[in-house]
Parts: sequence; structure tokens; C-alpha cells
Amino acid sequence: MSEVVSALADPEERDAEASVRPKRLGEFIGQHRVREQLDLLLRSAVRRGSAPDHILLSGSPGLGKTTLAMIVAAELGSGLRITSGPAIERSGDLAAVLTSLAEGDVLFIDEIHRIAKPAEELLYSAMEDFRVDVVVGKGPGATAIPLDVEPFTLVGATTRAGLLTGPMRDRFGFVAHLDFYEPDELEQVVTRSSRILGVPVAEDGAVEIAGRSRGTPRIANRLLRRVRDYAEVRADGIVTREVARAALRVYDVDELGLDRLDRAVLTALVSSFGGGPVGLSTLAVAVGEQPDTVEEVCEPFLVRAGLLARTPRGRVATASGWRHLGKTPPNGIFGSGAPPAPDLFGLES
Ligand SMILES: Nc1ncnc2c1ncn2[C@@H]1O[C@H](COP(=O)(O)OP(=O)(O)OP(=O)(O)O)[C@@H](O)[C@H]1O
Repeated sequence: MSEVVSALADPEERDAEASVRPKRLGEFIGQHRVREQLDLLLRSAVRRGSAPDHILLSGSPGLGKTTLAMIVAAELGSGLRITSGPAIERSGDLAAVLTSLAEGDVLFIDEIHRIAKPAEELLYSAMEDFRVDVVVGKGPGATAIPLDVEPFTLVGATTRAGLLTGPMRDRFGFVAHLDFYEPDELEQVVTRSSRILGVPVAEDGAVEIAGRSRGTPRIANRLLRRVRDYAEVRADGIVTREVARAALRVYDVDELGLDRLDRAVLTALVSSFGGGPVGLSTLAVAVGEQPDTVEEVCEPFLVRAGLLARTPRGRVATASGWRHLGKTPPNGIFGSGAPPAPDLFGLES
């Protein structure tokens, strides 16, 4: 996957990201409705002196779920424990985390839809009754030992809300979906981060970066760092529109913000499969990526940008998708009339 949108494997990138992470709700840009609702939830809990309801956050990678979980703990003045669904393989792993929580702690479970089934069941009783039954031994001699869990708030994050089981979803008292950000909000993200990082950015430079950030703050911050590198080495250090454009050409980010992988997906769809429909796994093989990456990282933005649509028969390139690649869409193709609806068949999870 392109380094510009890939996950944060690099510790340096992780540190750079942490340094610009908003610490309090008031610093969190955009997502006004979610922010207002969270503000009420947290303030009322503080006033009552009790733990707020469990919180479920869904949305594409890099939209601020981890940031919000940290903010929840900060606003409550509570401790924060962070884990992830794939890291919890056995229910014993989860029981150990749960029973070590202090009263009022916030437990953040990223990718909660990937938690193993037995651990998920253990989580139900912890969320509802602040109690877990730890099974000791095997077979007929196995005994369940009930253990108390201090009242805590679970913050679950998922990129695939549709994959959560009903019982799991029902146990969250507050459910919020994070949307892609508007360009003016991303411009604020870029301006704020440039101040923290000490990078001189002209207004038109911030606008240019924001417009190519795929609606995602993480990408806005990452593009800012790459454009800064370019400005320092090949220009006078100031990020202007021209500098941003030249830098993003080097990094293969086009004017809509599509990177190499996004374009590879769209190109495969149009050139190898005649515009579709084609199944997700076939498309993923064609671009040499995991189906999950194509589905969770590329598709939500391509769908939102109106370049790709998901249909019951598979993925199809819209007329705008063809045109974005400089090709003429065939007659009668999906989306050649009205602008395509983001997810016509409700397949987006
Ligand atoms: N609303 C926001 N305002 C300012 N910066 C933000 C906002 N949301 C996210 N960011 C920035 O984007 C980066 C990525 O955010 P975060 O790690 O919270 O995303 P995420 O949704 O948890 O992603 P993933 O699902 O991949 O873990 C953070 O470093 C943060 O600085």
C-alpha cells in the first residue's frame, strides 16, 4: 500500500501523529453533532460522579476514533487502557484486563468487531453487570469463578459497524458514526498541526493539502509532513499552493486526493473489468492487496467521491470514475445521469 495512507507501522510517524493529536474536546475539529452529544454525555457523568454509558465509535481509519477515546478519558479525568480486538484472543486475556481496571477507568478496544467470540461473551457481562465469570479447568470439572469489575466505560471503535453482533451493539448506550471531514475542516486541521510542528504554511498551501486529504485528518497531517519535507529541501521552507502541488505530484497524490492504490483499484476496475461489476476479492487480487484493505481503506472514499459504486452484483466504476482516469464512459453507464448516490444498496457497513 502507498506509504501516504498506510497504517502507522513506523514509530516516527506514530510519534509525529501523537504530537498533533487534540487532547480535549474543545480542540477536536469538525464532527459537530458527535462532539455536542459527547460533551453532554461526559459533563452529565462528571456532574453525577458516575461512569458514563459505554461508547461505540464507527468510521473509516484516521477519522479520530482513538483521539476521541483519549479525549473521553481526559475529560473524565480517568485512567485509560488501550487494547484491540485482534489482541484479545482468549477470554482470559480480556478477564485480566477487566479485573485490573480501577473505578471509572476508560477501556478502549480498537477494531472491536474482530474480538474472539468467547471474549465477546465475557465482555457482555462486564459491560452490563460489571462482573465476569472466569472458567477454571476443563470438561465436567470446570468451575466458573465470578469476579467483580470496577465500574468502567468501554469505548469501542470499529471501521465495520455492520459486523458487530446485535447483543454487542445493544450494550453501548452511546453510538456515534464519524463521517469524512469537509475541506474547510481539514484546512483547520492542517493549520493547527502546522502551528504545533512549526511549519510555515500559507493559506493557499493549507487549502491545497486539505483538498487532497481524502476527507481524513490523519492523511491531512501526513501530507503536511511530506509537503514540509519538500518545502525544506526544494523550496524556501514555506508551504505555498505551488510547493504543495509539486510535492504531492512527487508522492503520487492526485488532485482529488487519490493515491496510487486508489487509482490502481479504479484503473483495474475500468481497464481490466470493463468498469465492472466485479467482486471485491477479484478486484483485490488484481491490485495485489488484501480484500479488507481495499474494502476498508480505498472503497469508502472512492464511493464518497462518486467514482465507484457497490451493487449487489459487485463493484462498478461510475461515469465520474471513468472520466477521472481520462476515459470516456460507455453509454448508459451507472452514474452518467444524476450524481451517484454514495451507497445505493446500503452495503456500506
Ligand atoms: N477532529 C480532529 N481534529 C484534529 N485532528 C484530528 C481529528 N481527528 C483526527 N485527528 C488527527 O488524525 C490522526 C488520526 O486520528 P486517530 O488515530 O484518532 O484515528 P482513528 O479513527 O482512531 O484511526 P484508526 O481507525 O486507523 O485507528 C491523529 O493524530 C489526530 O491528530
